[in-house]
Amino acid sequence: MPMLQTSRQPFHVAIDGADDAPPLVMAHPLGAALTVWEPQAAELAKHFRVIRYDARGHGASPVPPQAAADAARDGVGALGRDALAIMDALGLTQAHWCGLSMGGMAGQWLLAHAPQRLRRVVLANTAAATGPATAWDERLALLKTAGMAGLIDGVMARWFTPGFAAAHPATVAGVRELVLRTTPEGYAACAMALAGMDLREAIRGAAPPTLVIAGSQDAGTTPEEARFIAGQLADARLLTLEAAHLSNVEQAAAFTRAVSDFLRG
Ligand SMILES: O=C(O)CC1=CCC(=O)O1
Repeated sequence: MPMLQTSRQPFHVAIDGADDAPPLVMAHPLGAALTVWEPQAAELAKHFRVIRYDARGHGASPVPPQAAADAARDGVGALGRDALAIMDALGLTQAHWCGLSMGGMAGQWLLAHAPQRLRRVVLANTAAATGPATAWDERLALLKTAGMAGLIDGVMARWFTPGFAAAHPATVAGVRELVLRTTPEGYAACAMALAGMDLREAIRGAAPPTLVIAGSQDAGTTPEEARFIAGQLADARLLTLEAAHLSNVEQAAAFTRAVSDFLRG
């Protein structure tokens, strides 16, 4: 899997599918990496040029030295501009977008600030606002004292329903390992960009056709927050899957089918 040089920093990317297929950029949640899309990548690559990337400080993408300054200046825009830099480096004037949680937040920033770069958009298990910055300060403080080990149980409890975790222990253990491999510096680089994010007004009326996916048991980014996003956009539909936060893993087949059907429109 190559490192892609961009105008902002190098990003680790995985590209599957035919070169001339419609491009689809996939953006993962905070603390994960591009491999979290494995349940979807092969199937979607039958129809799309699937471009998965590791966000700044995640997977094999480095933390840029200016991460804290970027977060202070641009907030989630830092992550949105990273995505535009990746598209620019690949020569993509437009692409489909599929983002989950943090990836959906970057997608909403793009809807608000660069809608002309988007074809169809999937926003899964995400919210238009991340709540008070103080909650993120607490998370960052715990990260500083206890590292990823201090966050992991809370993350796993939010990401999977107890029923799924009991029935699929190996899958959940794999995701747990993935999150534990994220460095505290990388996690903080993105968490700082999300702290206090509020795109509720900025996304109002955004035109690109959008599928909003909610998890019926997602306590972190709730079905109500998904309904709010769908209500703000000019052309959105809402799908609720029986899942907690990581609906692309917990309901892998239904998620893949919904994304593929929607993007092929
Ligand atoms: O940390 C969580 O579990 C919830 C979350 C917020 C942004 C993200 O990507 O995940």
